[in-house]
Amino acid sequence: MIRRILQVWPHPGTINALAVRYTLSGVLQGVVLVMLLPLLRALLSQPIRVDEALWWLVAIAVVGTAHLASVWWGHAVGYPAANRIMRDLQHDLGDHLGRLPLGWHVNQTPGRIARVVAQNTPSAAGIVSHVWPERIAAIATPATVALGVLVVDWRIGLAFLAAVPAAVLVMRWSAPIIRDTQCRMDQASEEAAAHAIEFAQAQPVFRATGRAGAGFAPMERALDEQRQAFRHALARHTLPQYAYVGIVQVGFTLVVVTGAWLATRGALAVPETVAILVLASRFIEPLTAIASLSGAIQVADVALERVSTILTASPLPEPVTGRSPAGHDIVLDSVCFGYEQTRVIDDLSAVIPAGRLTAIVGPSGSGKTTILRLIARFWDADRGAIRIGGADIREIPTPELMRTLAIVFQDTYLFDGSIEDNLRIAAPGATTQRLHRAAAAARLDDIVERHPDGWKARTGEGGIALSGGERQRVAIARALLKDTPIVLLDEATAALDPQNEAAVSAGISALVAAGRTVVIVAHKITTIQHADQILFLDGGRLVEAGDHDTLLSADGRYADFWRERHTAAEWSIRR
Ligand SMILES: Nc1ncnc2c1ncn2[C@@H]1O[C@H](COP(=O)(O)OP(=O)(O)OP(=O)(O)O)[C@@H](O)[C@H]1O
Repeated sequence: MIRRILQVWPHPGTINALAVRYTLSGVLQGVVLVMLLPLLRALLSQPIRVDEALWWLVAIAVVGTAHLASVWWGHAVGYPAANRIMRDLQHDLGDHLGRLPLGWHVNQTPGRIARVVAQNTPSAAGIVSHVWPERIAAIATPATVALGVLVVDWRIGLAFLAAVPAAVLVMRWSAPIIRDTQCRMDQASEEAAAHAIEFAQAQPVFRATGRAGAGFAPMERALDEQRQAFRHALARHTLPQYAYVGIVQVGFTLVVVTGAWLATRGALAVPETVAILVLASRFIEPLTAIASLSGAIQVADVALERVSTILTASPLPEPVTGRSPAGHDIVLDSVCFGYEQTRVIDDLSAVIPAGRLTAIVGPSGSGKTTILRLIARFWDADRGAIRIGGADIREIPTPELMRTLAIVFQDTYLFDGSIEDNLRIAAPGATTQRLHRAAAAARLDDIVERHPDGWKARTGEGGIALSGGERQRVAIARALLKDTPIVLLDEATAALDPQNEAAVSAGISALVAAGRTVVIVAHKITTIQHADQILFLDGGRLVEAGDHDTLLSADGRYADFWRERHTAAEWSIRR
């Protein structure tokens, strides 16, 4: 466990300091307990040996004070260390999440990262601030007591130690059980949280389909699994818990019986016997604490493992000596890619000329969005290469690649801030004039003018306060403001009202007019028709390429697709 902490938080000096301070604290507490022996012997002797008792009382007070001081000394390292660990891990996670490929983020369930950052990092900090050091102290105290008693009477000392091997065995047996059940409970909680979020987000769909009260099977299954995981954990923990408590009780009984047996045989004086029995009852406390602290360590270790899984996830390899693109054309050269085993892009080659609008079209699931993601290096292609201005994107340092590209996806994310904040994120230092120009080109100024708060109008978390088309207009304005030579755009599929559709089209035209290389996964016939080049994909393969007129006259797959779209666009509702 400590190895894992050091892996994610490499400060062995602090960890060693904690170990030393808490061992000292545990030993001092043990010494106080052992000193009860001579004190009780002096108090229970006939006549009472007052001077000796006083002497031991003073000694106990001195060592007790030293113990208190050592506890404070331990906290003085542990508490600030916990704060530092939490801060460092959260910063490291933030930095690392920013370096991980975007493709890694695509496959995360909602809530997982939030859980790791907000819940698992405090658990990891808690291990260092108290759980692990307190276990060290809880081991050091009974070890010191057992050693002290061994000096007084080796037979009772052995009785004290008799239960230790069995207790260690039970702890070793229970550790993987606690880990496994904790992992299952964590997994189940994560699933339940993800489905609860999905359930909340899908409310409009449920209501629209008249299923508001009908429940949501995936969430019910996830909640059921969570309850089962909880019951399973309780059931599996019960036996080791009873076994441990039983062993501690047997150990205590053994000490009592040995003391009584020695006393009846005259081998141990009554004051010593009483003192040892008092000691035995205090000896049990830390032994019981060790079990619960060890369980807490296993639970926290699972949290630490989750933090470590993110921190050790590999970013995509960065080039040793980077190359800069010598232009802004994009070449896809025999690209193959699959998300898992299934191949989604199959030996695809195409040239996307600089400063032009290229539309990628094709049936649903044909790999259009995947192509955009591969150009933005969400993942690396399994085979083949993608080149921008002659440079393989794997040779372009990521910050430079990100300066070259702007990405506008269908599910545009807006922060819970003002429209202005959401634009400025693309170019924090942009002048107001530039900001307004970008907004005007994307027809965002309409929205700003309409809203009583203007630029300060809040977008809501995820852009909830804006319509889908309005969100895309913000995203296009962002891309214009970012001023990158290449723009990748996944056109909104949801029906846009004519005003929004016209505005989005105007934004795309503004991008092309500004000389950007625009690659768009296009769904609207107006966008497709005006593209300089159309790439028609099916099953991850490039089936046809050319401009609209050429492809129409070829009367192939694209022509069929176009006719279908055209017919669909002309559909009207008749009474
Ligand atoms: N993150 C992912 N993990 C696993 N499979 C994925 C992932 N994203 C997409 N896929 C699969 O890859 C295939 C291509 O998906 P992609 O989104 O590129 O298609 P598309 O042509 O853009 O579809 P659409 O027009 O419906 O948006 C689909 O079969 C899809 O199910």
